[in-house]
Amino acid sequence: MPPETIAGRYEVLEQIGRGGMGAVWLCRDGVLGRQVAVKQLGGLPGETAPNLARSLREARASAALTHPHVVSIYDAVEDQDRVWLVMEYVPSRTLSAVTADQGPLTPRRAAFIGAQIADGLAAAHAAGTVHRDVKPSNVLVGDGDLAKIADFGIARHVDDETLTQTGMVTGTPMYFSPQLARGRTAVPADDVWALGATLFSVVEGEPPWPQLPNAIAMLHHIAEHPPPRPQRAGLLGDLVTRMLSADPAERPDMATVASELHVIADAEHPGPDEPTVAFAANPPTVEREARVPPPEPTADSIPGPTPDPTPVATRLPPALPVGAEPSSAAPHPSRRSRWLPIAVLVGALLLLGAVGAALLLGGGDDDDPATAADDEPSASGDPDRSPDGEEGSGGGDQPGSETVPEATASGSTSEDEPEDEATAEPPADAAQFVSDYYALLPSDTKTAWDLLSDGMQAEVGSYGSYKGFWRTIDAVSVEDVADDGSGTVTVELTYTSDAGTESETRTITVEDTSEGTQIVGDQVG
Ligand SMILES: Nc1ncnc2c1ncn2[C@@H]1O[C@H](COP(=O)(O)OP(=O)(O)OP(=O)(O)O)[C@@H](O)[C@H]1O
Repeated sequence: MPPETIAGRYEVLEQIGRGGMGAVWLCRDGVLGRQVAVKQLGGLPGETAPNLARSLREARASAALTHPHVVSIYDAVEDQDRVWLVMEYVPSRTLSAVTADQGPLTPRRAAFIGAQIADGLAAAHAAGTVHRDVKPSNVLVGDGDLAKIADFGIARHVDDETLTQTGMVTGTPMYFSPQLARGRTAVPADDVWALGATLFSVVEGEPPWPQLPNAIAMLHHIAEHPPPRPQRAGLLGDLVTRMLSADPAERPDMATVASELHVIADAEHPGPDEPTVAFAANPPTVEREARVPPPEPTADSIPGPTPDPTPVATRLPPALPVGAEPSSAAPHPSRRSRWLPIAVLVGALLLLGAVGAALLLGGGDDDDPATAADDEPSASGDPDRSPDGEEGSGGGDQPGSETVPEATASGSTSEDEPEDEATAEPPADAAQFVSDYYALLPSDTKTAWDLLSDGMQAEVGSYGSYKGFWRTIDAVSVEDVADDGSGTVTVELTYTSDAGTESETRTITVEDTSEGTQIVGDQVG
């Protein structure tokens, strides 16, 4: 039991919780007259001087941070041979408690919470501090999903050699990166991994790894096994996968993570003019105001089957309108490097009214062995195949410049594209072809993929991406389709997904090429 008053100043009101190092108490600061959370450190059976010293370092490292999404440390006092850490009191539940109670979070809600935590961690990294124990139980979630990262208990300053020399194994193995699991010194990329694993856990409903009986087995498992690809992460999936890259150099830095998470979260709640709010209790000096959260989801809205309120527009990677972002359609050295600009573009494309990508990027991962090799259809497709299995027929004029395939117009360097253009003719019934194409989707992505020209396939990036995108769609229906006679088809589509239904108009260019009838261009509107 704690004393009635700690260090003659903090009147103990009640126990808030208990963690690995001791209990946390709600106290009243008799001097400043505010509520504080006081965490008991030390005094546990087997407590040693290094632990106590570590506690003090926790206070020092954490106190250096003042950020709206980092729990502020006010003081570290000694009383009764123990160290008491005096913190900002955050009326909250931990993220692990939230998911235990409500089930997995929707990707958007996870992004909203994760973006705040990433903001706080990015500030910590900029100040030279690595948290090293990011996990759902260290994320405090208050009203309106306003979140703060707590417990810099094992944070260390990157220059703090004394801590490095202790060789103490601290932290929670479940969220350790492979490098930490192998005993390497903690770096900011380890926090990126841990936040990625945290996001994985909250959207999937379980952590990436099975809980193994002891820490050593857990560390060994993490060091040896790549994490599975998240299945329920939606638009969050690619970012989480990059955060969980085995090579720390391939992980985005925390500031990038934060900005991508904000894009995903804010897509539902855009608006630079939105008002800001602060935490109700003892808001610290803010460097960046907490953003207005999305409406508190009801209990019904939390589990997966319930529609995510995120509109399809925010979940489906839109097609890039010609000229909207020339660089994004240029040849890509690697798939990973493309994702950041694409994610950042989502918000801008929303403003353009782009809704879903019938053909372009999706949540799949061509690096994912599950989507490679045996799944990969032929790169160029069956030259004789059309959606209904019939050979395409030709006839008519070359398409005009307004129907130049997007890939070509925006700089695709696909070697096969010129050949397509040289032999291209508008098909007899382009409208029927487009209808038949969408009739294949989302179930038969292999056949549909083969109906895209090489240039279009290059635009998409990989069959894995294409398939990944269509995996997020339950149904697509063609409401209206019109053919201008020269291979340009305007089609009105309605997508159904977890997010509900969303409609858009696309202009699709179809040609009879040497490869057969193919879709060679696609744009929204
Ligand atoms: N500043 C705070 N304001 C409000 N509640 C808090 C605060 N800090 C911690 N808590 C509550 O106290 C509980 C215990 O926190 P603590 O940090 O000791 O545990 P933990 O992070 O679960 O464990 P570990 O010490 O192993 O990391 C938390 O689960 C949380 O509910």
